[in-house]
Amino acid sequence: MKVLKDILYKVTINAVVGSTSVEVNNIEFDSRNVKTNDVFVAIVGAVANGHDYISKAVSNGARAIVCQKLPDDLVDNITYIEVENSSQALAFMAANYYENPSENLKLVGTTGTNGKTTVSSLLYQLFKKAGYKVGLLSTVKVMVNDTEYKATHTTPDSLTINKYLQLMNNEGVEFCFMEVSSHGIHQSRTEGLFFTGGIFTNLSHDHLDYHNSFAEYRDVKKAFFDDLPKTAFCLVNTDDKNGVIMMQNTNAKKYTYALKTYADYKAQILENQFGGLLLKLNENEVWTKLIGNFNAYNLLAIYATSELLGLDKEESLRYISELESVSGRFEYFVSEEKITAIVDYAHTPDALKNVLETINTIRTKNEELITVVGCGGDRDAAKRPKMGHIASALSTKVIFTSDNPRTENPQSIIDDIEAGVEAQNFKKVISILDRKQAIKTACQMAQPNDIILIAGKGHETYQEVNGERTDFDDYKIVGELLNQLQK
Ligand SMILES: CC(=O)N[C@H]1[C@@H](OP(=O)(O)OP(=O)(O)OC[C@H]2O[C@@H](n3ccc(=O)[nH]c3=O)[C@H](O)[C@@H]2O)O[C@H](CO)[C@@H](O)[C@@H]1O[C@H](C)C(=O)N[C@@H](C)C(=O)N[C@H](CCC(=O)O)C(=O)O
Ligand SMILES: Nc1ncnc2c1ncn2[C@@H]1O[C@H](COP(=O)(O)OP(=O)(O)OP(=O)(O)O)[C@@H](O)[C@H]1O
Ligand SMILES: N[C@H](CCC[C@H](N)C(=O)O)C(=O)O
Ligand SMILES: [Mg+2]
Repeated sequence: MKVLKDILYKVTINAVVGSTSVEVNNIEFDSRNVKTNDVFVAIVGAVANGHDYISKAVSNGARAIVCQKLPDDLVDNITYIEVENSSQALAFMAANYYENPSENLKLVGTTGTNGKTTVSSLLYQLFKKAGYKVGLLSTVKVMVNDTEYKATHTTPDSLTINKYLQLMNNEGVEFCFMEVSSHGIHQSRTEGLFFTGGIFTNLSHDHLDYHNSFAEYRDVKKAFFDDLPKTAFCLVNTDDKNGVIMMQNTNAKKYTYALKTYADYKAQILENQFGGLLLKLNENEVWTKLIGNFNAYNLLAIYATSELLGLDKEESLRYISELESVSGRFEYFVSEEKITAIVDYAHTPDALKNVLETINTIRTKNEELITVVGCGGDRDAAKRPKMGHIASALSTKVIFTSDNPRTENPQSIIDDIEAGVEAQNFKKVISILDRKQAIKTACQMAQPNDIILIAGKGHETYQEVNGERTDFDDYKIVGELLNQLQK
């Protein structure tokens, strides 16, 4: 039990009805989970409005209600707190409730359109290798040092974040690396957290269904850096023109990284092959198992972060050369038939372009590049024709297929993708609605030395149709269809 006023610390309160000295049990933002003596926070959401469920929360036993507008009918013995912004209030309350766990470890957030999972997961790996206890909050999984939990979001809600951070405190975790999504920033999921550092990877087209414009999407990302404390570091990729914008109003100490422009941390690609990358990071050469230009950026960000967090330079370089690729990010094997199968989470135009360009720089002309790709339903539809154009222009053959259609008609998603294919590329393209069938067809088409890229789902182990998830794992399926020889 906690005293209500203690967990309201830092919350901007407009009005109070009832006592704030009452004891409350848990904080809940979904009326369906409210139990006796809980405090219910009513949030105006994208689909529903939590204010419509205040009476339901009270009948389920809520002792206190936090809301942006007091209800007309107030119930005796219930404390009502009217706040400026419920999502923000929830975030501060969550931090207070779990005793500000972000202050007891070094928390580093990574934001950007692509590379958040890669950077956060590689930092987790690197600091583990350096002998620290480490935490990770990512799209793929949550790690409390060695204990794994299932991830539901890229950036979980503020209660869940603080709950995991407290678990990390209990385990003696010293560093935590987390992904900070634009939805997360916009919904105040990361508010009230004490960050030691923030990293910006890049910005390109995504989520323009949720954010009204690219400028709004960019400014939401920027807000994360605006809110960093002056004790923190802010590390941005200045090869991306939005990098400078991210730093404009931050109080944090600014550091830059880049391959093409002048920066505090620089990298040069010396070799780029299927076997890995040979990089020059500042003045040091390092060989890594990771593949592709974009990973040069990710590795440079990791190198810079490890230095900013005080790791020994020589030690970091040694660990960087040992890092393993992240699940579903350019994961590949070569089959007995000498066909290379790559599974990658590229689900944005920019990511797809990067991964295809990387493959094209390391493949020879007489090998086919067969791409299997789709786009998610109930997500930004404007990226579909762009991905259709990129896939067909940069591959020798393309099979468009389904990727989590959710509540949309799978065929109309494919029609949207096909609309971006230019006339000269028509002959390269076929569409197969069933993703397994599409992968099977790619395997049948492939000759020795050809490359198959299966893009969009990466580590995901399901296909979501109409709210129902059935088992589906690109890597497993292609592994069963081809005779996997080596990884
Ligand atoms: C669009 C979106 O981001 N929605 C998130 C949001 O839900 P919402 O505001 O839409 O909720 P809502 O359904 O409108 O309900 C409003 C409020 O009424 C409450 N309610 C509702 C019904 C009821 O009976 N009683 C009740 O109290 C709800 O609990 C909620 O508090 O807040 C919820 C709690 O934090 C999230 O779980 C939910 O994520 C949904 C499931 C989702 O799919 N989000 C994706 C798009 C997302 O967040 N993705 C990003 C990654 C994007 C990237 O790749 O960069 C992520 O960080 O995961
Ligand atoms: N630094 C980068 N720049 C551009 N593309 C990248 C970069 N890093 C990874 N990618 C591409 O983007 C895909 C997604 O990478 P990753 O999962 O690390 O991004 P993310 O930002 O976590 O995505 P999400 O928004 O879904 O959480 C990868 O599979 C790869 O194709
Ligand atoms: N974090 C992204 C993941 C997209 C992955 C893709 N497989 C899809 O389902 O659209 C999103 O929720 O938009
Ligand atoms: Mg991610």
